[in-house]
Amino acid sequence: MRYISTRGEAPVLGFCDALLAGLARDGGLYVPETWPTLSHAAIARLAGKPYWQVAETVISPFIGEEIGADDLRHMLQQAYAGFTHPAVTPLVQIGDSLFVQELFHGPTLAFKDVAMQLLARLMDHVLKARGRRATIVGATSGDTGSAAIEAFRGLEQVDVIILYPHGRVSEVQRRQMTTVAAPNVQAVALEGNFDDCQAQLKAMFNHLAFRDEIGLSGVNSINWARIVAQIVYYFTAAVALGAPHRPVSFSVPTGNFGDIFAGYVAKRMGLPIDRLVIATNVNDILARTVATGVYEARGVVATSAPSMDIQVSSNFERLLFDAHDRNAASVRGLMAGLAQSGAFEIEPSAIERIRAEFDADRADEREVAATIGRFWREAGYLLDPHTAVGVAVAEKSDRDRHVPMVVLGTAHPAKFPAAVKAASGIEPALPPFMADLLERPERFTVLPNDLIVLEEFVRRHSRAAKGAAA
Ligand SMILES: Cc1ncc(COP(=O)(O)O)c(C=O)c1O
Ligand SMILES: N[C@@H](CCOP(=O)(O)O)C(=O)O
Repeated sequence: MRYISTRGEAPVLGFCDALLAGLARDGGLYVPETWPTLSHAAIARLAGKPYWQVAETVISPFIGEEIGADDLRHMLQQAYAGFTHPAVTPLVQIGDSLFVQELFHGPTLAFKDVAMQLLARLMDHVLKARGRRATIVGATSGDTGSAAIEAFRGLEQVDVIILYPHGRVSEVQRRQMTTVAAPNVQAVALEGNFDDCQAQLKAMFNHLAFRDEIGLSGVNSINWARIVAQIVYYFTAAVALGAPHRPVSFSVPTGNFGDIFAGYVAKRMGLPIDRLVIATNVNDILARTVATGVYEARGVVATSAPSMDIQVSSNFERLLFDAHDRNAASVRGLMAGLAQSGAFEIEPSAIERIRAEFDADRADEREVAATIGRFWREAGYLLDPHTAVGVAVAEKSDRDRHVPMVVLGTAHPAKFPAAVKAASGIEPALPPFMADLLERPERFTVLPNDLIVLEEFVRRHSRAAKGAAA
């Protein structure tokens, strides 16, 4: 499998190089040259298989011959062995043909663990084989950072620097990042919002001399391998609910558009997905875009679902690429418009294609709180605010009740105890393995939203920059 950039001006890479590259050198995002497909029979055979085996079937075509089958199988088994539910991403019915797929049974209680536990193993494997080190810089609104720190802590081949928005993540999220003592991990509280963190990360990738000096790699969903790992749970959910013999819809709490883009890929691969519902909080750039065809960034508002407080939604570029017949020049034009004026207009045929696949709506703070309260009272099920956005939007949608609707349960309610308690009266407890999280000592560095300062900090904490042999 070969990977091409959405902007068409970066080298074409194989899987392992795309894995280490993160952002393409032309500022675009890597996508496979073609979408692999699974036959009806192959999808039917996934029923009843353990998660790692489904992952093996779904992920292998994206890797091709670049990683040996035994090595990949071993990494998949290891990656999912630590999840606290035997199904890894179980389904729970919470209403009339309405399900939550719980993606939060990994070590940091959010869906990011599902991909990050595999990504860390893949990167370590490839870096060791090449005898080199990498410096990972990540931008987080709370969950990617904690999952990355947990997955990469202590690894010899990598240093990890995570930028999170100072004062804009929950206490549990912050402490998951700041209480890890491993010397290869640094948590940076950036004076700005998540979009600032992501913009600085992309600026580092686009500063090619710096990028090469420190061996920069990424763990955000700009990294194609993150998306690949997230495709798997669409298959496990849909097959459990009757696919390929029956269609299934998904409502996805959305910010950076990585998770729902994985659903789009699952559909391209042959999974019978009926509707893909983009569910946003009041930071609703994607809901507005689908409604109007105009992508226009506005100021970010802090909400009870802070991980989705995002306005510049990275992976939307991957969808735009497909919606424009994979014409990289069109994508370059749109992205130049975004850089210049903070907005662009999608041409009518492209927005129609997007509307043919996706529905989109938003849930405001009142709706999110009411949804948490109602499902606790009526179904005895406690939603976190992000999952509640997905449920609220699914409930508002004009859905066909004969088609099961799966809401991706992206975080455990205990990551956001204050919002959940305010909405339901219940304070969710952290699981025993992190019961002392609030007592552990913290270590983090506050830095201004300034590329020069940030690059200097990263350089100082990068063993790859110091030229140390791996
Ligand atoms: C808990 C939670 N829900 C939903 C999202 C949105 O996912 P995506 O950015 O892939 O759209 C995030 C952040 O990515 C998150 O951390
Ligand atoms: N919500 C995310 C934001 C980054 O998203 P990613 O999927 O691109 O890593 C977070 O919690 O950090």
